[in-house]
Amino acid sequence: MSSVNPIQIPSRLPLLLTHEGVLLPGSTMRTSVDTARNLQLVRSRLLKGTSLQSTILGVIPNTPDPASDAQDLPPLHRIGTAALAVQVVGSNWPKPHYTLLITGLCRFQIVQVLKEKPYPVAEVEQLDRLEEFPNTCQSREELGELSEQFYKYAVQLVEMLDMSVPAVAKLRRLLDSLPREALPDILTSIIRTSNKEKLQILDAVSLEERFKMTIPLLVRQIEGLKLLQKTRKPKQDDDKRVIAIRPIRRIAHIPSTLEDEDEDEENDDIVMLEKKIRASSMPEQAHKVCVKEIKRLKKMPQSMPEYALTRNYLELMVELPWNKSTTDRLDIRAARVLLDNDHYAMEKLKKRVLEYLAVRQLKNNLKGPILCFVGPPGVGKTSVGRSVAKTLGREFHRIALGGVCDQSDIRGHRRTYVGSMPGRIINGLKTVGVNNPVFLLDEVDKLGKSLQGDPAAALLEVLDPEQNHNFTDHYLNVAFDLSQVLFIATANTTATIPPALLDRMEIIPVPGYSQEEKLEIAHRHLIPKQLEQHGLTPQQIQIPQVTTLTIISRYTREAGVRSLDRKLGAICRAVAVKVAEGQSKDAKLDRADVAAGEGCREHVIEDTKHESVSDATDLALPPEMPIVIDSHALKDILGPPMYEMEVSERLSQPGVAIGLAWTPLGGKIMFVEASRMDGDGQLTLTGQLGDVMKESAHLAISWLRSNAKRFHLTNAFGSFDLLDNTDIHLHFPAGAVTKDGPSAGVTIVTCLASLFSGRLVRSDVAMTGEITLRGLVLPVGGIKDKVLAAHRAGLKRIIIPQRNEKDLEELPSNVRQDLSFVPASCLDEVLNAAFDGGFSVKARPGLVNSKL
Ligand SMILES: Nc1ncnc2c1ncn2[C@@H]1O[C@H](COP(=O)(O)OP(=O)(O)OP(=O)(O)O)[C@@H](O)[C@H]1O
Repeated sequence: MSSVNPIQIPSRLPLLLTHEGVLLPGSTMRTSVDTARNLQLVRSRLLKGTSLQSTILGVIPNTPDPASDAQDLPPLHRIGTAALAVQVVGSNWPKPHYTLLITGLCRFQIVQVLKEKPYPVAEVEQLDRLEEFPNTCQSREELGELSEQFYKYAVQLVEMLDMSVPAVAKLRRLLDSLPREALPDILTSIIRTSNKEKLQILDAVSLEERFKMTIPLLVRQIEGLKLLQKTRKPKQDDDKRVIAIRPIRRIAHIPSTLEDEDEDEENDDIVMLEKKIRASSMPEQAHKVCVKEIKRLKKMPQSMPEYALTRNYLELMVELPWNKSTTDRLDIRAARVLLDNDHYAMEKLKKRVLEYLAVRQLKNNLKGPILCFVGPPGVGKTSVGRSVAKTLGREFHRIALGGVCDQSDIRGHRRTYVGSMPGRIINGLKTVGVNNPVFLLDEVDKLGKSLQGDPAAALLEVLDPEQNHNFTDHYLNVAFDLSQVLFIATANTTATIPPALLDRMEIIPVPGYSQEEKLEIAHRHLIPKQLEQHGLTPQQIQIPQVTTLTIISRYTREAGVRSLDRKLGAICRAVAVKVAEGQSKDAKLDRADVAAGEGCREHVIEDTKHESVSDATDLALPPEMPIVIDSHALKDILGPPMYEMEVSERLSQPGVAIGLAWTPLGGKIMFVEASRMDGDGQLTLTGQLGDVMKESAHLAISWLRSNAKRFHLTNAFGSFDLLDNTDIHLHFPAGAVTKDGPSAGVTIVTCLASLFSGRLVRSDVAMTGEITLRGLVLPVGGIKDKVLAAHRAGLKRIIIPQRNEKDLEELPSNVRQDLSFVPASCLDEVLNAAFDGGFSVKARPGLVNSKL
């Protein structure tokens, strides 16, 4: 060996104590520094020192976990590796620590520990010389047989790997250029070896010993590799490449380790996936994409994040029902029976659905229209959608769109995104497993918009029968045919549905129910359903019709039946407790009977009674069956009634009238209040009114001012100019709710007419209608919901625009019978109907009042 330019390490070295990994000379390692001693060392030597010397450390391996022994210096391994700190990276999370990149230079031996705190420093003796070994024939001779043998094995190992991989080619070059003495250390750190083996190599100070110990490790590696190659198809270049990319992991596969099994399973999975792709009936374009992706997957190391992504993608592609569908069962008569059985009333909706199904029966691959059920909550829109699927014998899937504000929810993310997923449509198809399900797009009116795009726009493509046979989800990136899917949408209002989306759907209004309809729904559907859910039978509980009516009118105020359903649920729960208590008491009695025998029966009953009284007073006796829910029981269970009939109370002063409003939650009655005071002709409007409603108020005042003389309306000073020295305040209660629309026009006129005439509006009358400056009454929408709301509130006379008379046909006959309707074409007719005895010029009893 000729030595050229030997590197000398300092004779005193600060010691870095590591407890995981062994650094060998010639290799590089990343180590985490988080113990107090090591942190001190890094701070005072590496971060403050500026000379090259200060970056040389003595790395002592195999220290017991330093955290467990913070105070005293633990026993140190005798031999360590002098190392150069190449990089220091600091971080404060999760706790302050550094990560060091260190390169091993040579072995050293501790002669004496010089100081222990704040970090240990030792006097050391260098064991290896860091010298350049020229690769000459002479030096090779000197290395002897051992080094030659080692070299051969090393070359054999490297050649088993794929040379086209740059890392392997580089290693091959290094084998020739590096000094042979350095090879055992370098190869030991590259191939799969345990820490214990590495420690043995570190301790092997004599070169001969080192070669002897490393050769078996190399041989083991080579054998493992051979075995692996045998189990793989020999001719596949790709496999060789994969082995090359993951040499260390694969080489370590000594026969039948757990990891090996995992790997084989993985390979089996890929083969299965490939088979599935071949067997699947996906369109050609999708098939091509899958074949391309599976080829990529085979070449990919499993540790790559993309591996899992590609696999998930392929699994989805295989699972999607490209060509799988159910056969439609189209029997209109059966459909009618099923719809009638599942839903009471809703005649218009059921009629339209049956028409739709009938057309489907005649023309099998009907394109569109998309039905959209619009109505207040709890009127059965979703459940009709479910029934449609049942009648057709199709799978049903509900997609809740409320609050969705990201278009990728509909269309999926591109696969380049971290955590990318397909959209809800494709996900739904995967869930149902057929390509012709019924998809219920619930709450389309509550789609949001955000920086992540407009989901309503993404829905346009889905719902357009002309385009949806080619729907492309971003995640799939190939077209999927949605034309067989039957889409039904539901919404509470059309106002917030974007016009383009609205245009693609056929709107079917679903109005709220009358009290009688609710009563029928409760007894035919809700009560039996609740009894079943609570494990009760009609022999155990009885809810009379009067009780249901009380719940409808005094415990709920809604257009649908959801709240009613909840209240019935509460009653069933309360009864279930009683029944269960009764049963357990019966059981107790029975057990006691058996134990004590017939002879002492009375005695036992005495005892049991005594016990139950002391346990809880209401456990006294099992309740008598059936438990009938009368008004007392109702009050006990649901508490005092929530809604009172307040109408007549609120109409006890002039200047109040009842209007009818339509909201997405159904119809509502609305009190309009007016008052006047001294002022300079100001009109104040409160109650969160929209522009249209404010304009209606101005119209109403103008019409009354221009007709004041005709009706003898005067202000507080007796003047026919109603705003002379007078301010008017109009308020629409439920002030927190925004209100708009022209239909309150007639109510405002009536309310002001009452204020200026000093007469009370009839307490049983409600009205709706738009007004013009000339005093005409124009038609408005939502008549059915409004009338039902008035009926719920117990009103008797409804003033509606004459041109809305035709809408009354939609009302249930009992509601029509209960109410009297006054169709009005002008404001005179409205006022005549709203006040007792009419509101003509002659009717002037209130004038006296108003003049006072
Ligand atoms: N006409 C009816 N006949 C029988 N049950 C009904 C009827 N209307 C509603 N229901 C019942 O009322 C409950 C609520 O209905 P559903 O969930 O379909 O309401 P919805 O109109 O879709 O409400 P939302 O707009 O809040 O989604 C269901 O249990 C349903 O079975």
